[in-house]
Amino acid sequence: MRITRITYGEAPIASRIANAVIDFSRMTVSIVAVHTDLVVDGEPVVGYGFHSNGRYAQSGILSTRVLPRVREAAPDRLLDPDTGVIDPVAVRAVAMENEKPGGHGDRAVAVGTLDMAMWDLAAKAEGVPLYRLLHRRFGTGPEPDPSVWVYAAGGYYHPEKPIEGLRDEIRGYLDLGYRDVKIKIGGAPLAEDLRRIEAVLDLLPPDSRLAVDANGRFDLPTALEYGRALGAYDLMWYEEPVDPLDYLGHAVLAEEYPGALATGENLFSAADVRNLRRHAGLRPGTDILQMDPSLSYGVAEYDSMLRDLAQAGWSPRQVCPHGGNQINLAMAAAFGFGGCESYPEVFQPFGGFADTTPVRDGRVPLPDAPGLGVELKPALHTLLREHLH
Ligand SMILES: O=C([O-])CC(=O)C(=O)O
Ligand SMILES: [Mg+2]
Repeated sequence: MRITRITYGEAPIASRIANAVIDFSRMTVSIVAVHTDLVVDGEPVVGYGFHSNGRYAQSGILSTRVLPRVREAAPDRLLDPDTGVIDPVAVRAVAMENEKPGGHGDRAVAVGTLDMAMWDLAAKAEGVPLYRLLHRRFGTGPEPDPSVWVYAAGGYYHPEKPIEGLRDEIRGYLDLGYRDVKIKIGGAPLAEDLRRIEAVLDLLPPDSRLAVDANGRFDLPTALEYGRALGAYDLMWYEEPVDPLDYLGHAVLAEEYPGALATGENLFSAADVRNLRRHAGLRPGTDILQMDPSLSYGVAEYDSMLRDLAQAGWSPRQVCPHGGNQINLAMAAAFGFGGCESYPEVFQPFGGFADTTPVRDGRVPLPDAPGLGVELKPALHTLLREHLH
């Protein structure tokens, strides 16, 4: 098996929504296709990668550093010597040659996107769904989970969607089969945010839960003030209250806020996560970790994060990746995460899972098709093929 061509591009996911810190009016994602000489059922096998929302596309890093290294490497260095199939862990090592430690940021996203395409390719070459390949390589339990708990993330600030629009949006998620939901806070004064929270809680059935996400907006005094107000509501979690790298701030909040805190979507490496684990005072039985593989160097880096966390008593069930990305669902089943995020409405066609596996009672089954499952989301597959031939 040989890589014949790697194509990349940028796709828009612009929309009029805003969280507490950014609007998404110019948001883009990197997209990558890895073409090969392997033919299955008369079609050359192609692996696809794309990253989650929140980081802009990294065309410069991909075109000048990451992709040239892979294109110029001796082809056998990219293969598993036992099977002759692409080895994404070997590809990632090649992609990272001559990169110093630290300074993760956008480089981690570029590599995470390529990593996803390589895993899609490896699973297609072996003719297995990606979650099964990942379980075989990294899983600990005897079998991968057949379905994964997901929650509907939305509830953004929208200029034309005051509280009744928010309620309609949340009703729509419940109708789609979601049980639990997340909305934004921190983009309005506390009193208005509390009205938004109460308006949603008011329509949720008794077994549904609500999480809130401040996107790292608050300084510590504001985060504590919100925490005191939120304590009244038995929320599913209080997400990114302060800057993602303010570990001491998290430690102070974790002493004060009785419910679950959630963070990690803006950490980009195992080293960042180790610092979080060491210094942020988070509680292994309570708090939720949301690192996103497509934003943080991909699957092998995530495995390192999980191994570090396990030594400190963190179960993978406390992990629930950000991003609504198909690879997160595959990883959640393979590694035994507590769940993963889904975007049923926003960031389309990138957010959400295969069209063939609708959500039932808050869970999504894993698809049976070989690879990641991009082909089971025709709007996404068409977009990728049109941009990346
Ligand atoms: O608004 C965003 O950037 C996305 C986000 O935080 C989330 O899905 O948790
Ligand atoms: Mg978030």
